[in-house]
Amino acid sequence: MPPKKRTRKEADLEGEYESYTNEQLRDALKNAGKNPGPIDAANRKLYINMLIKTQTTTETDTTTPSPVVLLSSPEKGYKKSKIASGSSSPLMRTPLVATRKLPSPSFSYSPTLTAEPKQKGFDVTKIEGLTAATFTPFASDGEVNLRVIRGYADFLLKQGVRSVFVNGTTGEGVSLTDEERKLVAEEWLKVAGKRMTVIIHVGSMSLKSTCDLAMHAEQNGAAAIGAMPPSYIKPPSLDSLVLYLQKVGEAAPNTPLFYYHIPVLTGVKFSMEDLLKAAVTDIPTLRGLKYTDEDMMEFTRCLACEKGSFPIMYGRDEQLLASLAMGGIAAVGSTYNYCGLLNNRLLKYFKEGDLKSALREQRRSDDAIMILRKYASIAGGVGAGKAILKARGFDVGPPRLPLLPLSVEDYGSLVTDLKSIGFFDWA
Ligand SMILES: CC(=O)N[C@H](C=O)[C@@H](O)[C@H](O)[C@H](O)CO
Ligand SMILES: CC(=O)C(=O)O
Repeated sequence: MPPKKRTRKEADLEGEYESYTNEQLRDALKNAGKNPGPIDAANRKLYINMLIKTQTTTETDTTTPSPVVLLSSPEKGYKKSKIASGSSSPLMRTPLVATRKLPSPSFSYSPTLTAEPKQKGFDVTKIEGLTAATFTPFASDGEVNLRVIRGYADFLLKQGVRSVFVNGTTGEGVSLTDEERKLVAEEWLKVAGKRMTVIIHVGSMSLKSTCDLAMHAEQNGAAAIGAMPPSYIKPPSLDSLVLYLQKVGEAAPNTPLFYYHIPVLTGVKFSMEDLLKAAVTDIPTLRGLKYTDEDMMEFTRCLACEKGSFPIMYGRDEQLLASLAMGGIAAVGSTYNYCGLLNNRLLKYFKEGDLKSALREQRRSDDAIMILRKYASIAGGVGAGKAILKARGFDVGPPRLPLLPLSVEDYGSLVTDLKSIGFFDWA
């Protein structure tokens, strides 16, 4: 569909709001019943759009008493609202909460900002380069081993990796208790706070836990939060996912939220472009995606969405180079824990236009990923990844059940396999 042209009224409003200071914009949004976070140059446009929509929607509501919001269908994904009264002209998408009295949880959050924001000044809207999806260290008794994290941060920094995604898939986030997740998050923020960008993953099976973790991440000054959707009782429609993320955002109104798209694991697959469009009006804190899928067309459309307002972090280390060719500048993954130098060279070669060298590094990375996959069939991807990290020089201990550590013999043959591809020379 071609981009919808602004109506005269919308254009006038846009002109007016553009002259507002960030403070005035915030006040206007509050008067319109919104709950905006801090407004800055990077998100001004999103908030101006939101304000325009509050104005234009109210007007439509009075002339059209019963706007119909169609639910998304699994095949088509998100659909724009249409005016019910016979007119076929599409209505600007109406904010979900204003029109749809869907049941929402009765508990409400009123976060109080207490701690000094450790990550003040880290702007994830401009995030670039590699983000390591960190492993959670466990001691041999199976308990989380926080003491290792400081050295782990140093190990990543030595590879030129300056950003971490904590408690995600690689971090066995869903295998931890909420209490453990908070401790791990706090430790990363403590040891990496001023040196690295810290994104805390807060997705879980329960909205309430997720909101609690989001609030905790905000109070402890995370640069951003990430959230995968619940994957057992899944959101049945994009609308429901939007409402879910809206609630998560309300629990951490001052912290950018990245939606974690990893359909191969969650089984939740809606159009990410539609999610971003819906976010403009309905999820003010949603500021980007962690995109772990192979659909390069969707990836690049998300990058281009809303004139490039949303950073999209690419999450398939197997084809980092392809993501760069399609416009990506940021990536998040498990192999950047131990192939940071290699992938940083890949990024550098690509920037310099040396595609041949960039491809050589990608193929090396993929040789390592083939070994990761081989041992994943024994220990799970995270168990195998922890073993490769150990071979590379940093031991974070075993994974937690149901994942298994490699046996001594298997670990030995892993090291032999890594030697055979030259891993220790180039990783
Ligand atoms: C399932 C999983 O853990 N995916 C990771 C990120 O989302 C990736 O970083 C992979 O580990 C990596 O691409 C290797 O397959
Ligand atoms: C790999 C990744 O991005 C995650 O573990 O969440």
